[in-house]
Amino acid sequence: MDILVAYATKNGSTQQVAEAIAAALREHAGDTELHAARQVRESLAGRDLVVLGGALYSGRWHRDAHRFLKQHRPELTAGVPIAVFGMGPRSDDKDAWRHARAQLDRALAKRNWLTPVAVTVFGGVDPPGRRKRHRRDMRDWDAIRNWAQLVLNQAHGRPEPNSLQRAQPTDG
Ligand SMILES: Cc1cc2nc3c(=O)[nH]c(=O)nc-3n(C[C@H](O)[C@H](O)[C@H](O)COP(=O)(O)O)c2cc1C
Repeated sequence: MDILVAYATKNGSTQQVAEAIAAALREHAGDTELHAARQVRESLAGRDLVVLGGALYSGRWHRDAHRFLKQHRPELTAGVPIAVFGMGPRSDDKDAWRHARAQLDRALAKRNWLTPVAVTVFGGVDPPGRRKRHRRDMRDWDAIRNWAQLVLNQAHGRPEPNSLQRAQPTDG
């Protein structure tokens, strides 16, 4: 397969998640490129799958993720499958996760032409300023790798129970 994983990050944690997803996709499906979203200038036409991840800051999805969708709307509406993720709550608090999901859904609702094969939120990481031992890191690497597998299944047209065909207002 010809897969692109693109990420929009400020402090690097989203890039690391994108790297893990790209590695899992490479292992299971072959050719997978990884790039910062803002560096992807060429058309997505011919790609078998695109994964786009972006950090959430102050209720908004990273602007490079928005720009990516805007720039590549023609190929994405022409049928290149895309899966989307956001980052990320930094606690176990259910409300934080619900809010993050609502923030991502709001961002995607602006692109009502978009029909992702999967949408999710991963836990985030405190910015680097904090002293290392106090830095929270809510990334669940097994969940991240499992999602990569789910995305592949979705792209192959094998729906999973409870998976999302498009952004929902909340996922409860
Ligand atoms: C100032 C600030 C604001 C944030 N706002 C949100 C937010 O609104 N929603 C959310 O889910 N996470 C929020 N986060 C958490 C980030 O999404 C998290 O730190 C993420 O891992 C950052 O990704 P990056 O390292 O790729 O930039 C915020 C973090 C900071 C430092």
